[in-house]
Amino acid sequence: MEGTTTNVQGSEREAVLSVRGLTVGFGSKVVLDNLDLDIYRGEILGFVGASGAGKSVLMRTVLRLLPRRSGSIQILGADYDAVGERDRMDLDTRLGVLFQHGALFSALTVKENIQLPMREYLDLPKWLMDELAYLKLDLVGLDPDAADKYPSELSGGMIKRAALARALALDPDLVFLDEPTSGLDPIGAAEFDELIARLRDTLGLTVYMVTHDLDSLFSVCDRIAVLGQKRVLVEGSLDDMLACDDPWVKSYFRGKRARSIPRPGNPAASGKVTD
Ligand SMILES: Nc1ncnc2c1ncn2[C@@H]1O[C@H](COP(=O)(O)OP(=O)(O)OP(=O)(O)O)[C@@H](O)[C@H]1O
Repeated sequence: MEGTTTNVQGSEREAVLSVRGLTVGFGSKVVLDNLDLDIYRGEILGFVGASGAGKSVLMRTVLRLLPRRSGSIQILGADYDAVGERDRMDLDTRLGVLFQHGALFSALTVKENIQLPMREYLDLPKWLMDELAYLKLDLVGLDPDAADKYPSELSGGMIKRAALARALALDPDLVFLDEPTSGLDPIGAAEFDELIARLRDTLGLTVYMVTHDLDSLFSVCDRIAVLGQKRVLVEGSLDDMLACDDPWVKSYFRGKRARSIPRPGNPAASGKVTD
């Protein structure tokens, strides 16, 4: 199963996720209305939008945790609704998810948390699952002695890394991260961003990242999509965001906070922030 290719700025890119005409609602409330979205292989897509705009609903619908009223969702070239049970299982193993707040099982050690997807989808001997768990810990920058700790014994940053290790347990192609840097201090958040960028570069990972973190958007995201008015309002580069005249996009990307973040071409990088 491979994704469809699309011509983006003169180059062919493979869409690993294509959402078309997606409508999702609860009772009389429509949250997403005729929404389209693409994510291309090997990119980090930063997904932003006002609180309550529907970012989590979209992510959960794509992951089939919520039903949709209409629309199609193609993941890694396959229409999930149309594939058989075996391909469905195969698709599931190629997706990794890091839910907001880590969502590790508190009664399980870090190693057991990482091994959960392996137990669900693979039939591996214990020694191999242990070896794989230590490899994943190393991949996310955790020491081997974290393996036997319980989530309550970890710092916030370690929990995020452990949850990421679990999301990577089955070597996925596409990883969904729901506000991965929320709750981390700026240094911890920057280190986590660097880790995500390194995984994109070394593993060729495609990343769908819901975030409120402007630093993440500016430093690691290859493309940004903004959710508003129940659809993707604008998507593209940071320059595309800066050129957008939508009031929410304007205040988000051109507000005082955004102007204070150092990035290429930003005069505020010199520390001159005026309002
Ligand atoms: N299971 C549900 N039943 C009814 N309404 C829901 C349900 N899940 C979400 N909603 C509603 O859908 C809307 C979008 O919620 P969602 O959690 O996706 O927002 P969000 O963009 O992720 O917000 P935030 O940035 O604050 O996390 C909200 O009005 C929320 O109340």
